[in-house]
Amino acid sequence: MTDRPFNLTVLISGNGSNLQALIDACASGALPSTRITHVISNRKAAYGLQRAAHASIPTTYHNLVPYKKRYPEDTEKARSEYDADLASIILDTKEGGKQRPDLIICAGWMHIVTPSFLTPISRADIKIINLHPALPGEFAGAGAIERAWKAGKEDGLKKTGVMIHEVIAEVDAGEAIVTAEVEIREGESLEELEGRIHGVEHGLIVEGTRRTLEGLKK
Ligand SMILES: Nc1nc2c(c(=O)[nH]1)N[C@@H](CN(C=O)c1ccc(C(=O)N[C@@H](CCC(=O)O)C(=O)O)cc1)CN2
Ligand SMILES: NCC(=O)N[C@@H]1O[C@H](COP(=O)([O-])[O-])[C@@H](O)[C@H]1O
Repeated sequence: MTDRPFNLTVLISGNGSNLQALIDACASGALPSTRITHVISNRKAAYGLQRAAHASIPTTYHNLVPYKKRYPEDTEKARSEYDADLASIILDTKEGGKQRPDLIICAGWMHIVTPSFLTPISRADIKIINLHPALPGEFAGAGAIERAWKAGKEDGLKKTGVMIHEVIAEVDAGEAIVTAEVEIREGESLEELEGRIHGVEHGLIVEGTRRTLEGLKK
């Protein structure tokens, strides 16, 4: 086993506060001998791209629109081609300085990946993990926090949570690596719940990454 640092590729779609938590963790040593070598967004306006640039991390904006234009009648084909190219972007080390990742982290990556992405990445023996603001088996998919908040208001749900899980074809169904429960407080606003959940996320994404990398060492 070489002593080189672990390389992370982080996929984002928005603000990038979880990406920032990872950037800070690499800098502070909370993630020892680990560096983020590539940040990829599916949205051009994602502030996370600016966070990466500020940290001198190479970035890529991978846009789905040209694929939808190429296959206007075939959404499945468009997504499949997009996903295959996403895998190539991640695995391509020809461009100067690009490193193959040891781990891919979906940190607010709002795109469901298909086997066109999962298969080449699996063949390269690279694990993919995802941050999801819900507990295993609950509120899979987008809008999880709002759905939990509504369940609290309408059905008396007392808790929700956050998990870091392995990414498989079935959305948010991969094995949980680490979870944390978050109380739903009576009468609180959605924004208040979101704020508490985001705070938990920032710690859990670092812990989930640490545990996953620890497993790679053995
Ligand atoms: N195959 C998988 N892909 C992804 C997983 C996964 O477990 N398996 N996790 C997600 C992250 N995610 C929740 O954690 C999630 C993100 C996005 C969506 C979704 O419905 N996306 C829509 C587009 C929504 C939008 O653009 O706003 C879509 O892809 O059509 C569901 C779950 C990452 N991907
Ligand atoms: N299904 C995945 C999902 O909903 N992820 C959500 O995206 C946000 C990204 O925030 P960030 O861009 O500030 O890290 C996170 O808060 C997380 O709850």
